[in-house]
Amino acid sequence: MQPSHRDTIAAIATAPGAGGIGIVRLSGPGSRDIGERICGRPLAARRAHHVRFHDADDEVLDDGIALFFPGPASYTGEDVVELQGHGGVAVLRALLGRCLELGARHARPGEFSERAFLEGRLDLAQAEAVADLIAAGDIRAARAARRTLEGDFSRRIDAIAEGLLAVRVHVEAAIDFADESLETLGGDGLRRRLVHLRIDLDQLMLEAERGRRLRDGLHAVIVGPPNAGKSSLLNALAGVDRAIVTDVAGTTRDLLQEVVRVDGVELTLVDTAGLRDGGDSIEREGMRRARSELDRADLAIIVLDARDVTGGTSVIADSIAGVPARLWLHNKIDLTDGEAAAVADGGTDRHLAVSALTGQGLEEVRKALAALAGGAPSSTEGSFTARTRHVDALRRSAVELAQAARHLELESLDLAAEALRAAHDTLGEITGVVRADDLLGSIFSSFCIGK
Ligand SMILES: Nc1nc2c(ncn2[C@@H]2O[C@H](COP(=O)(O)OP(=O)(O)OP(=O)(O)O)[C@@H](O)[C@H]2O)c(=O)[nH]1
Ligand SMILES: [K+]
Ligand SMILES: [Mg+2]
Repeated sequence: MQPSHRDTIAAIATAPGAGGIGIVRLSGPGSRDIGERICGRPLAARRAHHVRFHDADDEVLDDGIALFFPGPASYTGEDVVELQGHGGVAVLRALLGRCLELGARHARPGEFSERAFLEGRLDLAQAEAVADLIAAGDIRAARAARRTLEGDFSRRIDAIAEGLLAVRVHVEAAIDFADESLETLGGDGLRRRLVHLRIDLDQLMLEAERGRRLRDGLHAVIVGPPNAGKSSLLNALAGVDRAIVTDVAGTTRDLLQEVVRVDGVELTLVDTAGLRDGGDSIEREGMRRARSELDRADLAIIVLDARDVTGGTSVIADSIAGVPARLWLHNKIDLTDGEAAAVADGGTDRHLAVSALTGQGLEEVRKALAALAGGAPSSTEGSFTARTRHVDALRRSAVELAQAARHLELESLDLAAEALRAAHDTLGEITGVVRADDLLGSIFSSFCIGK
């Protein structure tokens, strides 16, 4: 990329509003000169200077600390200056205004991190982790974003990309010896390496998916037959009377969303219209919305009346088939003489007995939700955050890899080489080795100003 970013940018780097300290940050070739003119003295590298900040008429705007980080060993890789003054809006605006008068340009959102990426200080997944760290809603998500920022995720991508490159080189070389059989050219070893790459990729995809849930929170949809107690459950978990509860079947028609925190993990709960055959046109629209909400669910929480478990299951079976995980709640156990239906847990399905009315069993539900949202605290040890974009790229790469294996089986080396190149490029999208400029724009524009 052309160094079109060779101008000097400036922005208020602290959150807007009043605060003890506020920081104006500069990056680019003019940073040092602008900083020194505002401070009225030379700035030594990586030293804290207590200075007065001056305006154009040499009036004192504020006093504070000035820091100069020469490139390339700075956040952006360019010369960076930080002016730390008092955290008032007027003072910081005046300080920023003075930087602009002296030749800096106002930074776009995320432009400091974008420069860090363009200067090779961070790869794309790491740069995204900066924003994820800032936005993290709980300490587990923050720690996981930190690991991505430190390169834990990128290193795993790079290792697979390296393995892929070696296989590509091998296949491309074999193409040049078209008259020999693939076996004599080490075809067996090639296939084995491909199998190993597939295993590594699948494992990374699982972890990235977990990392995505840590970042985005779990999207859980509450479904079940009418009157099973879905809205009562939402209210009980949210701790507020959010949804209307009545004994009339078909009370809930529209989707109702509530973000709740269980054990420090954030998850989105969506209450839906009860699923049954028939119903009026409004209720049927509600059921359609419930079903389409399930398409993007990480978890289905199926609420059944414990007194009639089988009766309620048949209408919902189809709708929940594609959801990655299911939590079955046998509700209203207060009406069953403590005789909760005997049901076994298995695989991605869990069964719990509760009463949304009395609160019995709710603690178990909270634990199960926390475990599903981020894994148990111990299982998030070492995990990193990822984004939907990353998971999607891993998935596409795995598809190409499977194609390559098939072509190799049929000894179609050209097609295998093509699929391997695609798999390799797709991985490169994650770290930004391969990139489209509009992708960069959409990633960095979601950052806050000054980062
Ligand atoms: N005894 C008892 N009653 C409950 C329990 N949970 C819900 N109910 C009652 O069951 C009725 C239906 O509850 P809702 O929460 O409206 O059920 P819903 O599944 O949202 O119903 P729809 O929105 O109509 O599909 C209400 O009268 C609730 O008070 C429970 O655990 N025990
Ligand atoms: K109801
Ligand atoms: Mg309801």
